[in-house]
This record gives sequence, structure tokens and C-alpha cells, in this order.
Amino acid sequence: MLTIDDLNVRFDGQPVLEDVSLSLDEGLIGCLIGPSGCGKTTLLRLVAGFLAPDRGRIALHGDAVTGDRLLVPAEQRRVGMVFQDIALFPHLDVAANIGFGLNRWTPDQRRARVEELLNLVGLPGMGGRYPHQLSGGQQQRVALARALAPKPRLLLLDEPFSALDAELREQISRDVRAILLKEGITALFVTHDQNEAFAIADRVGVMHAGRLAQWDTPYRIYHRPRTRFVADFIGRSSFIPGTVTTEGRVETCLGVFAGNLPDGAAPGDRVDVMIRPDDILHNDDSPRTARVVDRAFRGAHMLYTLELDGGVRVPCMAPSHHAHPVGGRIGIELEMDHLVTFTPVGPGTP
Ligand SMILES: Nc1ncnc2c1ncn2[C@@H]1O[C@H](COP(=O)(O)OP(=O)(O)OP(=O)(O)O)[C@@H](O)[C@H]1O
Repeated sequence: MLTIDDLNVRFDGQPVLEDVSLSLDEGLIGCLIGPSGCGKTTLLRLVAGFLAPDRGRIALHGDAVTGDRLLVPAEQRRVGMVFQDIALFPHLDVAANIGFGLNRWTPDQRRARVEELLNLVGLPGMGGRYPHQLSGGQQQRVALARALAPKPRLLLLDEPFSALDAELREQISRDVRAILLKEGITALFVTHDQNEAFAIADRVGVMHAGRLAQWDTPYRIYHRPRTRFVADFIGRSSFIPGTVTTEGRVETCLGVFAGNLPDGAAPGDRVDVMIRPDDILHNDDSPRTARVVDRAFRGAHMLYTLELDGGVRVPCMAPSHHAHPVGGRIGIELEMDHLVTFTPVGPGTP
């Protein structure tokens, strides 16, 4: 289990991480996602022990590794790392690469562990090959096997698949999830790719300007974003204006809905209601219509941009065999399981 408590880091006087806290239970996979420069790698480096925070604590399986005047050296943390640049030893074969960190094991133990890992990562019989004789995906599997070999308490992975093409990335992220679950490894990833985060993680952390905006299940990150930033950053969303009714519901141009309101919202207050492309259903029989202003073919689906009466634009995902032209009107209905609202952003609000 990984526990991070109130971490703060400054570089050259500038805050880079502020009040970051999270916990990841044993055997779970966490994933940090956020815009470039938001502090993801810095957080990983703190957990690895390459960096000391200005304030805050980190514990691994209940043992403090970073805290008040405590900094357990990286090599004593039993934390494995996999980086974007794979950095296998080119002059060592695959078996020697995987067994590299096992110098305290007997030769028999080492051979057995390497064999076990070659099978686990789907490269049986390839121990005698050299890195240049492997594909990018295979090299990444060897890097993973090498990091797993000494049975780390925690595995950190910094954009491990970003050099691979999109199709391979999706496949390997699913495989890696299966491998980590099989080994019972607790892991923390960094990625730019939200599909990858959703494919691999039990918990997703969305970071924004040095803060952890939300640490939650992938489902809640998508359907219950806690801040407007998370709503904007994850998936596609748009916002329609609404007004809080006396019954504590929200009246919009698409109907009246019940759900979570911003703290302190009172009847008559304006709110913004988050709309996801899957919240708006195309229905030819619906009396409510919207004008198609754009459409993008997505294979099985067509992603429409629709303009509602009043000029607000919303996304709508519909089966692609309903090909409605730009400029035409289509029937729509709103099917929202979760009403997510935010206080409207006024002029001058950051
Ligand atoms: N050693 C350092 N000295 C000074 N500033 C640093 C140092 N390392 C990182 N930074 C700054 O800290 C901020 C966070 O960097 P970090 O690498 O953690 O971001 P990131 O979210 O991983 O970004 P990316 O997605 O681009 O890799 C950035 O503004 C970066 O310029």
C-alpha cells in the first residue's frame, strides 16, 4: 500500500507540488494524468526516493520512507521503475537483462525467476535474444520483467508506452494490467493518454498545476468530476446553463433534472450543467430538436456537434448509420444518469 500525505515541493521558489495526498491499496493500479508540467513525474520521483519534498510524508506498506527528517534512500525502498526510454543493456541478452537486479539470488533461483518472468510477459524462449533483436513492444515487456524480477513492493511507470504506436499501446496496457494483477503488484503510472489510464487503472489521479484535482475510480472521474478542470480534461464535455429551482432541481433548456448542486447553491442561482456526448441521445420521434453544426465519423459512431435553441452547442454520439447532414435538424433527448453542475465561470475567473 502507498500512502502520500500532504506533499509539497518547490523548485527555485516556485511551487511544483502542493498539498498532494492519496492512498493506493495493496494490489491496485493507480494512474496520474494531467497536462504537461503539472508535476506527475515529480510525484513519481518523490515516491522513488530520487527527490526530497519540502514538506509531507510517504509510506510504503505502512513503513514511512519520507517524512520529518527522514529520507530512505531509493535503493532501500524496494520500488521498481519502468521509464519511457526503455534503456535495456544492449550488450546483455534478455535473460541477463531481466536477471540484472537479482545478484543476491543463487544462480538456480535467478534462472527460475527469469524463466517465470519470460512466461509472464509472453516471451517464453526468448532469453537468449539481444535487445536489438526485439520489437519495441517486446523490449517494453523485457523492461517490465526486469523491474518486476526482484519483487518490488511498488512499481512506478513513467509513460512506459508512449514510444509505441496507438494500437500496440492499447494491447500492451491491457497485458500489463493482467501481468501486474497476476503478480499482485501495487503500481503507480504516469500517462498523457486517458484511454490508457482508463484501461489500466483502478484509481485515476487528475493533476492540475501541482495539485491533485481528483483521485478516484475511472468511472467517477468520468461521470462525477469534482472540478470543472477534471470535467474538461477528461473526455469531451460541454456545459449548458441552468437555474436552481425551489425544489433544489435544475431547470435547463433540455428539461428539469435532479442531482448534485454546487455547495451553497440556492433557488434562483445560475449553474452550468455538464453534458457528455453520451448524455444526448438521437431520437427521430423526440419533439425536441437541435441543428447539426458539425459531424465527425468515428467508425461505429458519429460524433455530432449540435446547436440547441438559444445557441448553446453540445456533443452527441449517435450510431453512424444515422447520417444526418450538417445544417439539418435532428430529434434529441437527454438521458443523464448523473447531474453534474458547477458554479458558472464569470468574466475574469481563471
Ligand atoms: N529539477 C528541476 N528544477 C527546476 N524545475 C523543475 C525540475 N524538475 C521539474 N521542474 C519543473 O517542475 C514542473 C513539473 O515538472 P514534471 O516533470 O513533474 O511535470 P510532468 O507533469 O511530469 O510533465 P510532462 O507531462 O511534460 O512530463 C515543471 O514546471 C518543470 O519545469
